[in-house]
Amino acid sequence: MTGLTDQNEITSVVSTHVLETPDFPSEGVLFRDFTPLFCDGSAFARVVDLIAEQVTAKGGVDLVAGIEARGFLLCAAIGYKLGAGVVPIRKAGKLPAPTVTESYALEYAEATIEIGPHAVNKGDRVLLVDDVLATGGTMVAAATLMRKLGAEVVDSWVLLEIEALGGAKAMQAADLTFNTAMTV
Ligand SMILES: O=P(O)(O)OC[C@H]1O[C@H](OP(=O)(O)OP(=O)(O)O)[C@H](O)[C@@H]1O
Ligand SMILES: Nc1ncnc2[nH]cnc12
Repeated sequence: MTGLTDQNEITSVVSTHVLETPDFPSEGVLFRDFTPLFCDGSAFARVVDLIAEQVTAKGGVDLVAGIEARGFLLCAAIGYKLGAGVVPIRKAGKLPAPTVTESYALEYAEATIEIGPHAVNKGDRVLLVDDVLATGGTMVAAATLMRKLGAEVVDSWVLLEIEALGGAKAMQAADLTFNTAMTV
């Protein structure tokens, strides 16, 4: 991989470790699954290291928040690499009360996410991470949860953006920035 810029290297590794399955979970959806990346130890470590370097170069964060379920894998690894805390944002019904809750629509379903009120502190600088940005509903809902608790969402990272589904516009409308390994 010598000679590639860091961003090109992230794109190259991520784009060669994605599995595409048509008509899952419903007809017309091309489902992108990053199990091949997570299963390849050196590829996964390289992507995590390069993302963490970019986060550090922009000033670092206190916490990395990931969204259930696929966001958890990235969140834990990036948080560990940064020496930051990790916040699991759960799907509805997994946490005891009290919780802070947000509902949203995505490409193929509707969902509700929640966190406990003690997961973040006022003023914490938070990075949001997930595998895919599609409509942006999940990321914006996650940011809303963080903001309700007084945390500052300083940036976000995904492995893949599905441009046609409008996630970038939704992020911009919510005053959120994001980085992606690849856009389709
Ligand atoms: O930008 P959006 O339209 O909100 O879509 C992106 C979300 O969709 C997928 O999660 P999903 O809800 O399928 O859950 P999973 O990770 O548990 O499979 C993906 O992991 C993102 O979280
Ligand atoms: N096409 C897709 N593949 C994987 N995750 C998604 N989340 C929303 N749309 C998706």
